[in-house]
Amino acid sequence: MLTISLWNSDRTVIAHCTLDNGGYLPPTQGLLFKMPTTPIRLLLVDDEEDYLRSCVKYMQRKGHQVQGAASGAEAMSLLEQQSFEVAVFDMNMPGMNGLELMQRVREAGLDLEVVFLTGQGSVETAVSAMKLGACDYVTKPCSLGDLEHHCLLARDRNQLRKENKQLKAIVSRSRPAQPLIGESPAMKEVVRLIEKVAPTSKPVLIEGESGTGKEVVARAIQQRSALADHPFVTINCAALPEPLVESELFGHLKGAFTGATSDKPGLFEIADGGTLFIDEIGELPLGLQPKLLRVLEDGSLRRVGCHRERRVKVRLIAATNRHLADEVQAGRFREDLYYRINVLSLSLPPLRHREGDVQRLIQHLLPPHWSLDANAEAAMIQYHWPGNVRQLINVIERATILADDQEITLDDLPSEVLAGSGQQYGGASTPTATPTATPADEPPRSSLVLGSPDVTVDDLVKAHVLEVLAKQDGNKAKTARKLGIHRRKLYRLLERYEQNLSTEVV
Ligand SMILES: Nc1ncnc2c1ncn2[C@@H]1O[C@H](COP(=O)(O)OP(=O)(O)OP(=O)(O)O)[C@@H](O)[C@H]1O
Repeated sequence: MLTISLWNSDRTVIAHCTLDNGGYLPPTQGLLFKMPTTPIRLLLVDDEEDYLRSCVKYMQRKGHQVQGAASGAEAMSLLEQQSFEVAVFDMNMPGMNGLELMQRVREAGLDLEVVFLTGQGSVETAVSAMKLGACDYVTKPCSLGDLEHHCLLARDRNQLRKENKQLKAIVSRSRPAQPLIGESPAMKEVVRLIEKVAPTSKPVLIEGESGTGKEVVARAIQQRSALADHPFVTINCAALPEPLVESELFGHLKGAFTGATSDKPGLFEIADGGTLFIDEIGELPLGLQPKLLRVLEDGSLRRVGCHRERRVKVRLIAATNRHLADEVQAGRFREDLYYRINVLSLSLPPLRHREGDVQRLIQHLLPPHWSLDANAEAAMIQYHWPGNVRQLINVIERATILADDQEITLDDLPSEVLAGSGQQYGGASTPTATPTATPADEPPRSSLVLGSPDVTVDDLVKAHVLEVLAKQDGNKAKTARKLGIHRRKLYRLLERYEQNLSTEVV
């Protein structure tokens, strides 16, 4: 039998082809190359050197990434430095035998599957190994093909365990994906860029003020990428105390610091094979930036307190509401990291620059059968929304709690929106609105000059309500009817004015 393999420069097999008839290729027959299964990161441990050498050679020919160790001590030193998916331990070795080695692996909390090689009639020792956490055993002598089959099963199990861990972590941190609402020219440009950057696996940097939807855009990129079915994991650097950021991103070993009661994988490991979204990357401590650079450059990382290097493949999407170029200038952000994460960049416009999108978002956010009266809508359109979409969501939520009859009016909007909108209540052209009468218990009110920057819409509403109340001789039912609002709303307004009065007096 003759096997012909095509090798990659990193010594992995791209494809192989086997000729059963002693290597003779009839002139009419072509070579049929088969692609190997995904390579296993494999460690073989056996003190019988000839057997170990032939196993390593065979597995390499099959395209796996193999390391061999002739003793338990050599195996432990490899396990501390590199990450493997599967290890094969010979049971009988001088010095540290297979069971002792398994015990050490367990104590070190290594995340790999172990297959045992046992001699004939030593099933009991195999059972002890399984009790210690080994996943399978193979009785010697066995064919190398058979050993590879057991290793492939073990690798599948390792991947399932890893996926299970990832899913648990993702489910516990996930938020449902949000549609990206907006048809303004500025948002159409954003959508065009999302479509462009999504299919590559390059890092993306999203810049924009707080609340503009950077996370929504990051998810939209992931959903349109080849990694849509893989993990999407998020972390906000600003939301975590500085010492925790490292352990969240890179994981830690039990005992690495006070409070590290068990081994914990970092978010890079959880996102392995998928996308990691780092929000507020500008807040990443300077001391951690080289570690992030390293994982972006070659996929390698070490958990806090651990010497062993692990490998991950993660697409990074980062977001910032700071101007990162300025942070680089100020020496707060490493230039090399900035260029690494800024391969593709996307700038999200603030809501005030998205023509027509406030109305679209309002329509999207209003609960079914709710409406917004014209004055309230005008105020919301004119407002400059410093907190962007997040603030708009909060204002609508608050208004739906305060409003009556499923209609949001000016009364239900917070004073900053009324003040900042510059809305002129009632649209009167008279320059002043001077209340003609006040209820007996009200202190005299000053005249309000329409258009004056000192007068808020709230002030005008208050003056008008109190004036109508006075004209109706304090009769609240009549006043509510005249004002065209529900009586409960009038009570709430009056309560609010009273509160304002008492705080003003204090
Ligand atoms: N275009 C949009 N369409 C629908 N919802 C949006 C849109 N943009 C933002 N949102 C919503 O606004 C809220 C804030 O969005 P997000 O968290 O993505 O903002 P951000 O820019 O990442 O904010 P921060 O910088 O504070 O982290 C979320 O509830 C999000 O669903």
